[in-house]
Amino acid sequence: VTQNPAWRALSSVPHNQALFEERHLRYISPLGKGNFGNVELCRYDPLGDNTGELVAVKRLQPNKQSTLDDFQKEVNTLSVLHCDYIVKYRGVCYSMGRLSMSLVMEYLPHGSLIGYMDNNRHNISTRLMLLFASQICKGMEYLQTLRYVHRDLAARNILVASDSLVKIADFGLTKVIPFDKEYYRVTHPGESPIFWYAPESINESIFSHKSDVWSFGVVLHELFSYCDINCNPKRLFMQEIGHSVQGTSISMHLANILKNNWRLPVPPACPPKVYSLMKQCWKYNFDERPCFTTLGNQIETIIQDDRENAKG
Ligand SMILES: C=CCCn1cc(-c2nc(Nc3ccc(C4CCNCC4)cc3)nc3[nH]ccc23)cn1
Repeated sequence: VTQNPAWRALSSVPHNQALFEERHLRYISPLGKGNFGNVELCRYDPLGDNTGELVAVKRLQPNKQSTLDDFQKEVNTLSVLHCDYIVKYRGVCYSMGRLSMSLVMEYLPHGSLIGYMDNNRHNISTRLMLLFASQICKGMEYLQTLRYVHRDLAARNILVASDSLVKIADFGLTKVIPFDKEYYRVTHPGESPIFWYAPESINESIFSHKSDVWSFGVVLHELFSYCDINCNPKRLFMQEIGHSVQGTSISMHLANILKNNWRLPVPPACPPKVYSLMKQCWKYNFDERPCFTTLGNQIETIIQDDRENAKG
């Protein structure tokens, strides 16, 4: 019953919705930019004595009406997700009557994976990167059980909760796959993160769990490149395409090199087994790519082998 549109419409009002009063939400500092809005650190302090808890608040970008509907969808999406590897929804805060709203989430102290990898690259082991990869995989496996496709899986949208836990964030582009199809076709591609896109997404705006798997492969590449700005996917693809190419023809050139089987190069010091995982995620035909369950099992096997080798 949970797949039929009527049930979904009914459930569009999030349950256990906590309401945060604007006047108690004290701004502290900026945290980052997401799809449809900026995220800021606030303290929700109803007692006014600084004992309130720190929360991450995503303010809807003002002006464009279309994003209010999209934003409401992002709030509805996050409010039904309950998984250790997905950032926790806390509630919403209405301001200006109900004209504007903000999404209140748990605050993750270490920020995005990109900053974390860049700052800690000298004490991040292969084992830890594999642990992070398996957590992202589990989060994606959970999303798939609810027929959600993330559509923007990238290291910039992974947050670090602790030295041994990462969570998937920013569900601004997430869509539900209709119950009678295995993919979602987007009408307005908007500003797309094409360097994380599967060929069918670039060419036909088709998104599925298997296009999320492609993006997961790119996240693996980012992880094992320590999210180094000098070898991030966009830079590596543009080097191959040629920086002289501009505008809309970038996606055409990108589609061509992928069609000709060019792929992101193996990151320095990346274990061969991990690079072959990436290559599986980047199979041109989506039905040849592994599912997240298979990927998760393969990562666990590599972790196990790594542990045994370490024992010598
Ligand atoms: C998902 C990516 C796009 C949108 N987005 C989400 C967030 C975000 N951030 C944090 N914590 C955080 C903690 C420290 C820092 C610092 C800042 C100063 N420089 C070093 C790093 C940055 C962020 N917790 C969160 N919970 C829910 C969302 C969320 C940020 N951007």
